[in-house]
Amino acid sequence: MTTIYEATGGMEVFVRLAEATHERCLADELLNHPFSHDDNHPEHTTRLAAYWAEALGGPATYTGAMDGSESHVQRLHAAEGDYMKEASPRFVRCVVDSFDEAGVPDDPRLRTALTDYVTWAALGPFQAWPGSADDVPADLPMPRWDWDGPA
Ligand code: HEM
Repeated sequence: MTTIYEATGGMEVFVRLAEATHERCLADELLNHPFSHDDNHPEHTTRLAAYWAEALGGPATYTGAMDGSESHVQRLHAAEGDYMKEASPRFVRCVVDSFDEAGVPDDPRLRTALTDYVTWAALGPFQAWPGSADDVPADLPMPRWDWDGPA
């Protein structure tokens, strides 16, 4: 069966989606701050694209060649107190509003699956460690998402 990754159009569409999302986050007064740190990774958008691609049935580039891991990602988003609760729905809006610009096919089933995945991640795992990055367990598996939800 076609994966969500393939239906979206592969890595180049995920890179465009990450870039367009990033621009919208920078333009949002609440989201601007964390995305403007000088020490943020220079390859942020390609790493975000690779993470989404892998979670949605694409190649294991993020955890492979890029040496990323779910625990690393969650540590980056931990220790934000209540900030992530307020910021997460706005982040989801930035992603969804970027679909057209990124060239995500205008297929309701696909767009619903992508929206459901990002919403689930932003409102669940990405707010799970508000206190300290030390609370994030090592070796967390990357959550995968399929047409029917969590895989
Ligand atoms: C309120 C919502 C969010 C905020 C404010 C936020 C903020 C950030 C920031 C500032 C970075 C850059 C950190 C750095 O380069 O040092 C980052 C990286 C990243 N974020 Fe988020 N994020 C949010 C939600 C999400 C969600 C929902 C996902 C996935 C579904 C996600 C996946 C990632 C990934 C994969 C990276 C790159 C990790 C790496 O460089 O290896 N983020 N995020």
